[in-house]
Amino acid sequence: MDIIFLREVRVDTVIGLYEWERHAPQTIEIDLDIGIPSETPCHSDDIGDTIHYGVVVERLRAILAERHFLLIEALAEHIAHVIRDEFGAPWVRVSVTKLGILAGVKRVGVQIERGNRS
Ligand SMILES: Nc1nc2c(c(=O)[nH]1)N=C([C@H](O)[C@@H](O)CO)CN2
Repeated sequence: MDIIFLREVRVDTVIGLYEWERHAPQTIEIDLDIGIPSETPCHSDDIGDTIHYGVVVERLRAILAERHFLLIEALAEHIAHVIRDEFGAPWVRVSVTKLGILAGVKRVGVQIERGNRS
């Protein structure tokens, strides 16, 4: 399977379990590996045959501006659903990372995979 990847996509969003996290956005990082449905774009050189990664990032930013999650797991699941459902990806891996949220821990996060990787 051919994969489009995006690394360290920084987005500001309201996320977290605790009251103090509900008042102001924090910066999170998202990594994506998106399976593309076929090898066609490698031969056709046509953006219409693949998933436009710029559109994916715009969609992510729009989601995170309007939806506020408690858990990074729930956010990752929602992103995976959108990428498969709206962009037609057969498989996706989503990592969500919080930066400097725990004392003595630089980064903490979750990684999920959804769909079939062939
Ligand atoms: N497995 C998880 N553990 C925790 C989460 C989470 O999203 N998933 N979130 C928090 C708090 O929001 C944290 O970021 C602030 O201390 C704690 N544990």
